[in-house]
Amino acid sequence: MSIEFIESHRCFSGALHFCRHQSEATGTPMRFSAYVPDGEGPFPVVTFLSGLTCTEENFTVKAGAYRRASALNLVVIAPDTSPRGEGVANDPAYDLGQGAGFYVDATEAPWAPHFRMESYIAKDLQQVVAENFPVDMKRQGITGHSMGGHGALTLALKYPDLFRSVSAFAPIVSPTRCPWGEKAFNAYLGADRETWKAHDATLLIEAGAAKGHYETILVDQGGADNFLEAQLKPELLEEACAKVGQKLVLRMHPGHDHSYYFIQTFIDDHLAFHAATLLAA
Ligand SMILES: N[C@@H](CCC(=O)N[C@@H](CSC=O)C(=O)NCC(=O)O)C(=O)O
Repeated sequence: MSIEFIESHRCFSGALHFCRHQSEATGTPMRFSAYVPDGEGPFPVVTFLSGLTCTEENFTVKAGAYRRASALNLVVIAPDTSPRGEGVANDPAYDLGQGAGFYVDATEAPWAPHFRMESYIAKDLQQVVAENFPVDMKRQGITGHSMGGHGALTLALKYPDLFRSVSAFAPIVSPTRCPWGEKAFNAYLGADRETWKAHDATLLIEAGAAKGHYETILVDQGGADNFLEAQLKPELLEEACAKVGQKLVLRMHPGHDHSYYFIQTFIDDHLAFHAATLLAA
């Protein structure tokens, strides 16, 4: 799969690349950023899935992840959150359409032709990263924020053959039970709520997905997050994990909001958490 390097920047002991490639899954060009430490590798990979309104740039410039990624010898990939372009469906609202792909493969018009973010992350991005960077694809972790936290949890649960570690920042833990998720799933997957269940982390855990595969799931959540009660509901994840004996470390941080200031406060812990699993024999 061919790739275009749009920009590259020296960063700590490594380089940050902004890349574009054609995706079979979305039928569009897709962008992502890749932080690559110096050296031959092969390095473990941590993928960060961003939230509503984000591109591949928000995490890259705001999270402050690369000093620790360099020290831990981790490649860090941050993809865009949806297909984009003039021929791609969109919606004026910030929580639907371009910038709001929700990491599912849409089945409904007008979204189905391009909004295939689950296949993009689980197939095309895998291939383009494997072919173009010094990576060990058998050592991958996944994390994300808010809508991207939902993406990280659900894709980790659905693709345990790809990922060894999973964490999240302020994730939407049960999109079938919050306004953001209900709106997006209704649009992308249709009105039949049965089809939604395969994309809800709490329901996947309760159904036994990836049971025993992830020793611990790490979740950080700000206590002063505006979206906590209505959209994020970490207590539902706690209940689901307790039901099936999945170890969850849910850290509540009083005073922290939903912003990238929260993410940059705890990103080092998440990278260390992933490295501990990915660098183990
Ligand atoms: N109304 C806001 C909502 C957008 C927002 O807060 N986006 C978050 C993710 S929310 C869940 O997925 C975000 O990461 N924003 C980008 C950033 O750089 O902070 C709005 O329209 O801005």
